[in-house]
Amino acid sequence: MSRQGPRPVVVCGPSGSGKSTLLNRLFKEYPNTFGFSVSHTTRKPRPGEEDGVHYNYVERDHMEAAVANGEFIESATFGGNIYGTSKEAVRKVQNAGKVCILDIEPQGVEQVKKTDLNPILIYNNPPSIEALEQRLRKRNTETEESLKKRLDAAANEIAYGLTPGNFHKIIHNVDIDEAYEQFREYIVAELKAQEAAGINICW
Ligand SMILES: Nc1ncnc2c1ncn2[C@@H]1O[C@H](COP(=O)(O)OP(=O)(O)OP(=O)(O)O)[C@@H](O)[C@H]1O
Repeated sequence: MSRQGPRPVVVCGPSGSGKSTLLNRLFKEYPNTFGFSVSHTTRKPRPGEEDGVHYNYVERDHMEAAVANGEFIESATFGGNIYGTSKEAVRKVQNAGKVCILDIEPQGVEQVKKTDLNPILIYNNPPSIEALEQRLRKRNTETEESLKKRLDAAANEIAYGLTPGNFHKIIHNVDIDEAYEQFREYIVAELKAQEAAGINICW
């Protein structure tokens, strides 16, 4: 039991719901506790990028075979290159004694549920689609096209997130300070329970 690493934490929610904001606060408050897995990609490394650090760089044939073999939690194609999160990459973070954070979409959540990673599943719920639009416009990171794509996807993501049984915890992210308090409290209580069961947590 004591050799087993901490359970990964899945954070899911539509674009603009505030996932990164919550996670950044959490990492700032607990700089030693959490980690991200290293993704795989078929794109070539850019100057300064290191294999196994920024990404695991792999050949397309290899990646396609691994995805077909069920080794990935999620994978997607952007600009002609495949990107994905492997189960092995998550285990590596776990073996290093860190809580692996997975910021993934509903499809990935369904995939991760089928693995033996036994994650803690948190859904970050926005007040409304209108609020998402306001936040994303204010963030100033999207084109009209990418904004529309994100908002179009949001209704399904919200329906999935609010379906009873899909998540262990729903955070109603209206006021960011209150949302963060709920988020932090829930995760810390979960980690304390694991610690009581003999799993080492790096506080
Ligand atoms: N509760 C909140 N109230 C108002 N604004 C918020 C709240 N939470 C986050 N924001 C703001 O909304 C914008 C979107 O938040 P954030 O980038 O954290 O979302 P995200 O879910 O990580 O989105 P993406 O999936 O696109 O990365 C940011 O500019 C952030 O400052």
